[in-house]
Amino acid sequence: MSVAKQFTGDERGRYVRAAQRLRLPFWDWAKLPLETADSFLRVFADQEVLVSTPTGRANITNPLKSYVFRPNEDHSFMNANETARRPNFAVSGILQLRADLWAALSSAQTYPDFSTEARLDGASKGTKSLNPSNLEAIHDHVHVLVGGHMSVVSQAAFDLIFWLHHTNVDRILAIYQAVYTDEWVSQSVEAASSMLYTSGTVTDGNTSLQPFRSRAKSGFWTSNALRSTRALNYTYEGLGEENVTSVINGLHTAGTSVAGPDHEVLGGLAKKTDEVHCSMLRLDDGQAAGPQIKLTKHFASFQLDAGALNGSFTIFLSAGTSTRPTPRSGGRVEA
Ligand SMILES: N[C@@H](CC1=CC(=O)C(=O)C=C1)C(=O)O
Repeated sequence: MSVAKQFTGDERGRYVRAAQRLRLPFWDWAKLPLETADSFLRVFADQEVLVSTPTGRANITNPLKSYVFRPNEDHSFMNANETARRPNFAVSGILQLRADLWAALSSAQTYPDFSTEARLDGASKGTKSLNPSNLEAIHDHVHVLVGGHMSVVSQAAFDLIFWLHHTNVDRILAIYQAVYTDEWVSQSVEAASSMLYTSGTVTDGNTSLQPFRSRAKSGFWTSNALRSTRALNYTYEGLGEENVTSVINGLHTAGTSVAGPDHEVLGGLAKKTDEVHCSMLRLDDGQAAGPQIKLTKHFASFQLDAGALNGSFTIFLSAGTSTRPTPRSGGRVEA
């Protein structure tokens, strides 16, 4: 806002209004980039960007490319003084994310199954069926695909791409909610210990989400208080549509077709609004607008300790001959 107010003439009003409406932008990693086949979007990769400043157009160092650590910040990871990523964001990864996301959104899962991979632990104890198409796992995959600082929990948020990624996760959750209006956080037992709860703690929609304080009496936000993004005064494009399933089918069909030119790769700003209408159709009620697609998915399930290697890892599984190089020891194995 302070920068917006430095503009003069007509531009001042325009930038002040924009600053008032500004919310975090999202990066829709499930859309194929239009501009280049096998790399990060230019907005993340270019060294410099041309921006309007109160004193005219100027090239500045691109803040979305990397974050330069300040002297008092611990940048011992990779011994780098700025954040780094893998050289490109492979199209094969995008296709996988796209298919997984579409499967997760269209498979009519309960909220706990859709939202977290912790339920997979429950499955091992015979309490729940196994469904690997969940948002947390898809989200993890993006962290690993981006690589570098983004693949390490304690470092990830230094890279600004983290915030655009997480806004997209928030948007996907909002899309799920718009379709599955009756589904929500239910009582569950924490599978693993975290900063706040030891494993075995029972949590539900009224559990406080520390450290996120709210002005309400409880002192902290709860899932129930945040059931609608309206509580925080924002929404996403398409969620006010009569039929949000057509939005899903339009954006994330299981096929491999490239998104049309009308699809912005870097999504629009989340809009500020006071009114959102969410009377949506279920994908499975036969009224969905999209084409009927029959999918066969093959799942391989592994049980392992996610913290075993003290960081992210990837398991490559190949049917037939692997086209992947053998992972180096100490290199990437996959998650
Ligand atoms: N599989 C990784 C992915 C990852 C998730 C994150 O949330 C993160 O911040 C960084 C990396 C992990 O859980 O360690």
